[in-house]
Amino acid sequence: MNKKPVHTPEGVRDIYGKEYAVKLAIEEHIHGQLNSYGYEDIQTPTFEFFDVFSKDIGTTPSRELYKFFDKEGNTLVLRPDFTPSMARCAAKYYMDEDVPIRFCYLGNTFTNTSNLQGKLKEVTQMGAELMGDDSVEADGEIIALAVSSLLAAGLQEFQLSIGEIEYFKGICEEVGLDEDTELSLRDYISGKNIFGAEALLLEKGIDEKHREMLLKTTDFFGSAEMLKEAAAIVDNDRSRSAVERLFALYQVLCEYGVEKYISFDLGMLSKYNYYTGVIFKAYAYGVGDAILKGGRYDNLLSRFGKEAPAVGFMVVIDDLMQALFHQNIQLPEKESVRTIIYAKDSFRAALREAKKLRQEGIRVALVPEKNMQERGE
Ligand SMILES: N[C@@H](Cc1c[nH]c[nH+]1)C(=O)O
Repeated sequence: MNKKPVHTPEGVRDIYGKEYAVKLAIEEHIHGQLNSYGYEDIQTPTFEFFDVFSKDIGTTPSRELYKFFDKEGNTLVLRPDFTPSMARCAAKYYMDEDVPIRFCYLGNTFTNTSNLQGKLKEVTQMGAELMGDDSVEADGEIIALAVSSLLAAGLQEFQLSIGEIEYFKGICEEVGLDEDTELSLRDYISGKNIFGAEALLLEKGIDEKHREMLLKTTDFFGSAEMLKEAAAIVDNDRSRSAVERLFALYQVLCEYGVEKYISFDLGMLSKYNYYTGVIFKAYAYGVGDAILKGGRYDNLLSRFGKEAPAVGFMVVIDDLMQALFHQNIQLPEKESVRTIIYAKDSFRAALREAKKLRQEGIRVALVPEKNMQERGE
């Protein structure tokens, strides 16, 4: 006999009962923060045309996209990442807007990773994007909001690490690396694979001074003090102004009073190619991957026809839940559901009682007596 189809495919899961209640509570807390900073809710479709997530957009690689066709023969993609959709949406509906716009969103993203990686293929993300503001204060607002979102969810121990993609790019330019080598080097460095990075540079015939300069980027992590050292080893304006920007950002973050959660990491790079400036990731004890990611992407909107700088972040709610769980943090749960048991002839009275309690905000479920007897209660 065939087994009944109760299982889900690898990498997706059911969320129910108490766990789902906690998930909803976390979303509510973070959403409260995003709203309090003036971010407006926006909803985009779960699938879009392939072009929104194609290679030159710089998001998830094509092999990790869930692709399918509609009846007209268009290639569609389940969104792997909200940022390109937000950029598309801003370009479409806010084309003539010059004042900054603030969006926030909640939804699931899908990446077709290999089963061996043991990662979830569908996760829930909540995020915020600030578009039309290229200032360091905008970077600061987004990062401060990221910190306060994690705090609002109840997380206490976490670190938000900040990098600047231009620092690395400046050095690559100074050294004269071609684009392909730069991309491979980025992979090695972001994976902290120093041996791999060194082998690549040797193979490309990069001299010792420049090899050291490139590999040294991985040593630059820690407090704001370390930034001075990072500025001292480079000889190009691009990298130097990246460090200056980080200094200025640190001042803004001190104004927000969130500096205790902040550290810097100039070896931090992203697998997404659309970032153009500051990038950041938050890590918490109990979860290997970053629970929150973000950064500045000043050229992405122009791909959709609107010239506008932008910066944003998103939290992976599923990973945040895991961190809260490992840190033994209890979230306030909603009051449990009250049951009113009724016999056939007392249904009217039971319903009246339930209505009254529900109006008072009490959660009530009506249960027929017959079912209780079946359960032996
Ligand atoms: N979409 C990015 C995070 C982000 C939001 N805004 C800017 N960056 C990610 O999935 O990593």
